[in-house]
Amino acid sequence: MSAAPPDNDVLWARGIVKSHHGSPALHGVSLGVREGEMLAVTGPRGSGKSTLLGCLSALLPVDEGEVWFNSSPVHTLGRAGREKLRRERFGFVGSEPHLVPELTARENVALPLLLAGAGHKASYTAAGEWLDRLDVADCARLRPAELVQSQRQRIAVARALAPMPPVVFADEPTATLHHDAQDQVLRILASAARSHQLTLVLATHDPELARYADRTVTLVDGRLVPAPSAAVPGAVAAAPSSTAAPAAAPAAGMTSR
Ligand SMILES: Nc1ncnc2c1ncn2[C@@H]1O[C@H](COP(=O)(O)OP(=O)(O)OP(=O)(O)O)[C@@H](O)[C@H]1O
Repeated sequence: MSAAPPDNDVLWARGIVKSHHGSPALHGVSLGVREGEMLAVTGPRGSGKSTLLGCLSALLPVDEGEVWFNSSPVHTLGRAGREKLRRERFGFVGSEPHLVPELTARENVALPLLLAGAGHKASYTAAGEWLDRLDVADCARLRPAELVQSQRQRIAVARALAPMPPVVFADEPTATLHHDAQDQVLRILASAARSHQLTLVLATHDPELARYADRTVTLVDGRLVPAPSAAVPGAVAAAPSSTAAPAAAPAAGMTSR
């Protein structure tokens, strides 16, 4: 019935429909995300960004449509399959850091590595390196309550990136930070993802923050809409050649490229 997703799309979705308790949130969203790409999903509050990230990241089952990860279907997985996929292949950064309060920053970052079966020394070494990359190495021995919010959020970013998941989903990762810290955290998140060839899907209601992405798609009322004709000023990275075309409004059943 459906065509297979393109080989070079790490994530691919077609015609996602999703409601929350009968209230529609997505009305047939189709898009693809290339390996190593940083895609920003923008749109006003309530437009469906979190729901779309939830469907792409296997947190939420879709009501209709298809989601594929690395050419394997996600939409046919049951709860246990989706949880395993999330645990083993995806990283997450939300607007709140949700660190374990009893653990130090370094222990928080090492935790997912230890849970995945990595050795103690390797986990702590990697955690220290990620704290360094995120510019919070001096917080390594401190607990979350001893840190300010932007430090905690950078530690949450380090924790998400340390296991080097193929795809990282970041849902309003800077929402609780002041303007300067927002910029700094997103810049670090983007450059760390780029330098490690991680695919990053970022939801933000702030088009200014989307400038860090290679490509932006915009949701309005649960539908993707055409990209504005003018380029976002201050773009810091060119789109990869394969995704250089601006995101167009997908017709039903078409990808957004
Ligand atoms: N758990 C839920 N129960 C009921 N309705 C929900 C739920 N989650 C989201 N919605 C509704 O679905 C629609 C899309 O919400 P969603 O959170 O995906 O949008 P968003 O663009 O991420 O918004 P925000 O920026 O405010 O987080 C909204 O109308 C929202 O009220």
